[in-house]
Amino acid sequence: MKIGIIGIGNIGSMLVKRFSINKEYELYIYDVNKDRIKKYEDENIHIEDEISKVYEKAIFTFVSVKPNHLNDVFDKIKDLSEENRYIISTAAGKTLADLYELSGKKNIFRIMPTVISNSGLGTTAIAYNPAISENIVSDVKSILSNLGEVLEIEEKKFDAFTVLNSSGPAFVAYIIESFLESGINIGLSHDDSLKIVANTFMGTLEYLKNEELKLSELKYMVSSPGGVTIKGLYEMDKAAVKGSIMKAIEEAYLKNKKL
Ligand SMILES: NC(=O)C1=CN([C@@H]2O[C@H](COP(=O)(O)OP(=O)(O)OC[C@H]3O[C@@H](n4cnc5c(N)ncnc54)[C@H](OP(=O)(O)O)[C@@H]3O)[C@@H](O)[C@H]2O)C=CC1
Ligand SMILES: O=C(O)[C@@H]1CCC=N1
Repeated sequence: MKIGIIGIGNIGSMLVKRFSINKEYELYIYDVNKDRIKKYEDENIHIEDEISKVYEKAIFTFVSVKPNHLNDVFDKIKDLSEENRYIISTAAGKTLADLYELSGKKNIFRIMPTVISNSGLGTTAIAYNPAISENIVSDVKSILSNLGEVLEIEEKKFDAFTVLNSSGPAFVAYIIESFLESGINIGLSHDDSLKIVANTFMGTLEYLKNEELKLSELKYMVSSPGGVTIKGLYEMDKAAVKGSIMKAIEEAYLKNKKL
C-alpha cells in the first residue's frame, strides 16, 4: 500500500509513526521544512522534495497541514490526474464541500484524528464523497485502523466529534493538571501527586468499564453520609465546575463551526 503524508507536524508525525509499524506500507512524506523530517528516512519511508511527487507516487495521500496552508498544498496538485489517487484531509472545520472547492478533486476523504493515536488507542472519525467505491473506503478504513478505532459519522457531527475527541486530550490534560496542583496545595510532592492522580484517573476508568458501573453509582459508592467526598462534590457544584466545563466545550465547538 502506497501512502503519502504532506505536513509532518503533530498529526503527520503520528501518522508516520503508526503507519511505519506496518512494513507492507510504503510511505512518501513531505514537509516545507525538509530538515525537520530527515530523521524519518528509512527503507519504507521516502522523503520527497515536492508535494506533486507525493501525490503521484502514493494512492492515498494524507494532507495534515494547518487549515490556512491547505491552499498552498492543493495549488500544487490541482492540475494532476486523480485517477486512482485519493486525498485524506485531517483539517479541522473543512467540509468535504470546502475541500472539493479548494482542490478541485472528487476523490476526497475527511477524517478527524487525535494525537492520542500515538499510543494506538485513539478514535478517528471518517466521512467521504459517497461516489467513492466500497473497496476504496474499506482500504482507507483498514489504513486508519492502525490509529485505533474508526468511526464513520455524519459530517454535521464532525464539529462535536472534533472538540470531544481531538481537542479532548488538551482538556483532559488541563483537568489532570488541576488535580495535580490540588495535591501539591495540600502537601504532596509533585511526583507523588502526579502518580496518585494518574492512577486515580486510569483506575476509575478501568473500574467503571469492568464493573459496568454508572457514573452516579460510583459517586454515591464513595460518598459517605456527612463525609469527606460529598463535601468536595458540594464545593464543586457551588463553584459550577461542571457548568464551566460544559460552557468551555460548547464555546470550542462554536469556534470549530466557524473555522
Ligand atoms: N494537533 C492536533 O491535535 C490535531 C490537528 N488536527 C488538524 O490536523 C492538521 C495539522 O495539525 P498539526 O499537526 O497540529 O499542525 P502542525 O503545524 O504541527 O503540522 C503541520 C506541518 O505542516 C507543515 N507545513 C506548512 N505548510 C506546508 C505546506 N505548504 N506543505 C507541506 N507542509 C507544510 C508545517 O510546517 P511549519 O510549522 O513550518 O508551518 C508543519 O510541520 C490541522 O489542519 C489541524 O486542524 C486534527 C486533529 C487533531
Ligand atoms: O485546536 C485545533 O484547532 C485542532 C483541532 C482539534 C485539535 N487541534
